[in-house]
Parts: sequence; structure tokens; C-alpha cells
Amino acid sequence: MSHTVKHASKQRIERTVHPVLVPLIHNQTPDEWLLRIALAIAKNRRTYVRVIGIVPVENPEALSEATPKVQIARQNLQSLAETYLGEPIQFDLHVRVSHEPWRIIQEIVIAHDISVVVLRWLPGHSNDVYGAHMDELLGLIPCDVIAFSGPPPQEVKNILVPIRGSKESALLIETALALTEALNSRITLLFAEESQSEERDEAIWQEIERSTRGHRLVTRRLRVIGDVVSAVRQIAGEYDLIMVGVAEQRAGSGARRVGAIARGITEAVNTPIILVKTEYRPAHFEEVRTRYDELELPPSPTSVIVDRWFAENTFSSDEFSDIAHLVDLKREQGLTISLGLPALNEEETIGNVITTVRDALMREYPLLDEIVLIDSGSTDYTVEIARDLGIPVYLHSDILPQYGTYRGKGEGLWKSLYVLKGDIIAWIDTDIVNIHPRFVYGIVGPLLLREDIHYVKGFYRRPLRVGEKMQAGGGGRVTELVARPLINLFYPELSGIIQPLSGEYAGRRRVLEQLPFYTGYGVETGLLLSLVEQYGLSSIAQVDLRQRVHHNQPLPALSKMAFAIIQVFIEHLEERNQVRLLSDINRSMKLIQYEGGRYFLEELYISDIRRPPMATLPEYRKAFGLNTTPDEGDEA
Ligand SMILES: O=c1ccn([C@@H]2O[C@H](COP(=O)(O)OP(=O)(O)O[C@H]3O[C@H](CO)[C@@H](O)[C@H](O)[C@H]3O)[C@@H](O)[C@H]2O)c(=O)[nH]1
Ligand SMILES: O=C(O)[C@H](O)COP(=O)(O)O
Repeated sequence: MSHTVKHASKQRIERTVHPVLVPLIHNQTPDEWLLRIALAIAKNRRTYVRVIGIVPVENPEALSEATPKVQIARQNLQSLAETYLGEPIQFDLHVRVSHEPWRIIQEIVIAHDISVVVLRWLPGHSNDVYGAHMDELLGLIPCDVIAFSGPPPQEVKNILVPIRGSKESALLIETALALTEALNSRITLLFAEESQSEERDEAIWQEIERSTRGHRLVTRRLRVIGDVVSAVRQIAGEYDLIMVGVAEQRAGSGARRVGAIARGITEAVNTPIILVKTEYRPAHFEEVRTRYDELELPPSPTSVIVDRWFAENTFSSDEFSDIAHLVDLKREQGLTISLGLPALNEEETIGNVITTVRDALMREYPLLDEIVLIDSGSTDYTVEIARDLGIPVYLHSDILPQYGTYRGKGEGLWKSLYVLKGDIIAWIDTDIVNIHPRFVYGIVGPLLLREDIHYVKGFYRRPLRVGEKMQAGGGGRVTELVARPLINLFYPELSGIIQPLSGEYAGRRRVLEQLPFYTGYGVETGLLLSLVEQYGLSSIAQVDLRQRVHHNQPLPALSKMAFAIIQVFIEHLEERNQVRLLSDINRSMKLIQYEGGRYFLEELYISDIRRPPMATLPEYRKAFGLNTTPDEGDEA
């Protein structure tokens, strides 16, 4: 799958031709140079360049600690993408973290049928940015490799290409010609032979002459007696760039190594060097590929999966503050975005929520295509305020009345899928006191940036109001005392989600319509559990919305919320383990009340009903143009 933000090229690209991969290692590479080399090859081969970002993490540091670096790397990649508009380059904005970046490169080479990888080589250095030394790396990457070493050249007029007729020669000549064409430079071919008498050498020289004869970019052909490293050392000063084949040697257990000539040249001169290694393609090449394909890596422990997810899928809302850019992304992808506002008696805050979001994200920038209030039966002025502001209002009991109606926020959200029109649906709570447009653009941003993300949750620091005082970080009582402990116990893959109960989230309609919705406060929990079960952790992302201040409910109300959330966990566990744990008796809760110096018990019936996925309703399928009989996959 591609996670493309800018597939900028208007040029025709032969999709069947294997792309060129540039893995940019955070803070390590002269990016522009690698891209120039890759582009020259890609254009020559009528294919495109795929750029990925990798943040290497040193063992034993946890991958999650790289989260801020990933955010910076993602921004760098986006800025780079801007400068390559119109070029055949695909920037993959899923920046990876790894203790062993070579594994990521290997996986992508296989998954995207990459033909050439262009990367950075730091010879003599502990080349651990890839988690493997160059010698190992060449054997681990199952395709051609072009490695750039030395300082990036300022200007390239003359390129020196020592050539020996090894199996690297074809790629070497191809790369040299492509680059020379792109840089408007000239090539000198250098052929060094040990002694003049070798018949084989004569044949190679003839072949070099024949294959490059008449080529306007090859302006000199030098034939010298002696060892090539000394020959290169003598004339290197006249050249801006040297290109050499690594002429791998097979060593011991079949490992590949950078050959002595390539190594000798890199050690002998300070000139920038490009090393070229041709994939070892014996007759049984396909077999080699299959071996890589079947590579069985030990499964990562859940804590590593969570750590990686946390680093790769945690965003900052600041990454999306350029709203004009988000609008561009939305248009490029032909998407529409709806904002649903669930409300029950929010007259104090609803007006400010609507105007703040509408002014910034509809009037100033057309990010949102509609804002709709979904009311749960407010008895205050919530509905009037929204109507006065010109916002469409639906009473949730009036939507799909043939399916009956339940109380609760989740019921409102489920039914809102039927009235909202967008491809992306965002919901935010309407009791937010410190509302800011980032509460919306933050949750929408990752969906516009990465196709592989289907659902984005907001998170924030949560102060708690105690009397007139605000206690920093004391909020989220149900989150911390119920939801997160249960997640860690039973759904540890979700344990990196900072605010599982947050009311600010956005998802793709085609995914949301496949999920069951709980009718009350269990809705957020139910959506997360279903998402991870049906679409996997990697479909979820989270975004930092900084701080959220809302109306804190009293403890008894939170007790009921906690009860509903625990029910959702149990129902999912029942299904997962094929056991029955809940009966009707478990649906009531005795709340302890204390009034006038006495205690008494209040019995409450609390049960979130599970609504089926919207896509199973014929009315919905008709309204949204889905085929009339639900597919098997549409069932809950
Ligand atoms: O029947 C209802 C009840 C509430 N709401 C609205 O839903 C939002 C959140 O309700 P609130 O009572 O403020 O919930 P919190 O105490 O803030 O609970 C947190 O945890 C809940 C359980 O996960 C989430 O539903 C909330 O969004 C999240 O803010 C507000 O805009 C309400 O007006 C409705 O639309 N219908
Ligand atoms: O998310 C939660 O835990 C509940 O909404 C309670 O939040 P509060 O403790 O900030 O009021």
C-alpha cells in the first residue's frame, strides 16, 4: 500500500517497472544528492522514485522515545516533497522507526518490487545507521544498490569511471550515463590492466570501447598498466566524482563483501564516490527472491509492536497547522469532510465551538464541507443557538426512526453516519471550554497524510476542576482508573493510546460504516476494540491536541460511565473467548447515595446497546450507493 502525499509527477510512469528506493535515514544523509542520483536512474528506466524516512534507534533505547524525531522527519520529508513537485517521486510519509533499519529497507524492497536502492555509505565509520555494516547490507538487500560516499559534490563536470568488465559494469555504465545526462557532465572511462599481455583484458577493453563508442558523454577512455587503485589515486584530483562497481566477493558462508578495489579507492581518495552493486542474480534468482519473501522473522513481542506504533503513529496537531496545505491534500484525493457535533444540553459552550471551528475551517479555509449538530434531546438552548448560527440540526431520535431510539451519545454518533455526507467523518465534544480549530484539523490531518490510517484519536493533558481550582493533570478519571487498566489487561496492543475515551476523533466512512456502535458512553471503547480486531493497530493513529478543558462530571455520573465501559470490554471478551459472562442481572448498578445524613441505594439499569454496523442497514446502503445486499464482510 502507498502512503502517498505527493505523487507529484504529471509524467507517464510505467507502473510495471520496478521503482527506485531512497531510504532517508534521519539526520544522516545528504538527501538531495541521493534523490538526484535516484531520479536520474528512475527517469532512465521510465519508473519512479519511492522515498521513505527511517529514524534509527539505538538499542536498548525504546522505539517510542523516537516519537519527536519521527515528527521532525515527517515534516522534513514533506518539505522535501514540496521541492520535488512535478518530479516522478513518491514520498511515503509513514516514517519508520527501527533498531535495525536494514530490515525496513529489505521489507520495502520486497513489498514494492524495488529494483535499485540508493543509499548513503559512510566507509570506515561504524556504519551502524542501518544496523548492519555495508558488507552485510549488500547481501541483505535483494536488489541492485547504489551507495553514495564522501562529501556531496558542489558541481559535477567530470566523472571518473574505473571499469573492469565485471558483472557490475552494466549497472555502472547505466548509472554513469544517466547521471551524466542529468548533471550535464562528462565521463572518463579508466581501464587498468595488470600487464599488457592478458588476452582477457584485451577482450574487455574491446567490449568497453564497443559499448561506449560514439557516446557523446564519454569523452575519454584511458587504458593504463598497473593497479587500478593507484591509477585512480593519481588522477582523482581532476574529477568531481568517481563511480565504481563494488565487484562483490563471496566470502565464507556466502556473505557478500565490498570488493578490494572499491574499498581501496574509497580509502585512497577524498573525492565523492558512488558505488554500484548489482544484485547477485544467478539462474535461480526467483528462488532467492522467494527465500527473502518467506523470510520468517520471529514475531515481535506486543510491547515492541506498541512502541513502534506509538513512535510512528503519534502526531502533533502542529504538523497540520498549515490548513491551506490540508485543503490541497483533501482536493488532490477528492475527499469531502464532515464534522458532527454531538450535544446534550451544551448551551454554555456550543455557540463558541461552532463559531470557532466554522470561521477557521469553513469560512477562511474550506477544509470542512459541513458542520452538523446531532442533538440527544437537549432541554436548554443548545438547539436554538446552533440554528441561529445557521448550522443544520438533527434530533437523533428523528434519524432512522424505524430502528427505534436509545438515549446516549453513541446512539447520536451512529445515526449521524446516516445524515453526514463526508468521506471523512470527524466528531468533537461540544462541552470543550478551550476550543481551538486544532481540535478538528488535528484529527483530520493524519487521514489526509496517510492512506493506511483509518481512524485518529485526539489526546491531551487534562486538568480537573475541583471547586474553583484547576488541578493540572488530574482529569480523565475514568480513563486512568478503568479504561487504561482494562486495555492493558486485555487489549495490550492498544496500551499506547493516551486518551482512549477522548471525544475528539475522525475516521474514514468506509471503515466507520463497518463497525458496531454502542449507544452510550461505551461508544469510544467499542470503536477502538472493534477497530483493532477488524483493521489492526496500524489503522489507528493519535494526535496531540495539547490541552482540553471541559465540564467535569461528578463522581456518581462517572461511576455509571465506568460501568458501561466495563460492559463493553466484557462483551468483546465474551466474543473473543466464546464464553458468556454477562446476564441481565449484571446490567444494573446500585449507586450509593448520601443525603440528609443518611445513605441509601439507588438502582440504575445501565446498558449500552450494540448497534450493528451502518453498512448492514438497507436504507443506508441505498443512500450511500452500496450494493443492495450486504457483503459478507459487512457483517459485524
Ligand atoms: O446523551 C448524550 C450525552 C452526551 N452527549 C454529548 O457527548 C459529549 C461528551 O459527553 P460528556 O458527558 O461531556 O462526556 P465526558 O464526561 O466528557 O466523557 C468522556 O468519556 C466519554 C466516554 O468515553 C466520551 O463519550 C466523551 O466524549 C469523553 O469526553 C458532549 O458533547 C455531550 O453533550 C450527547 O451528545 N448525548
Ligand atoms: O475521560 C474520562 O476519564 C472522563 O471523561 C472523566 O474525565 P474527568 O476526570 O476529566 O472529568
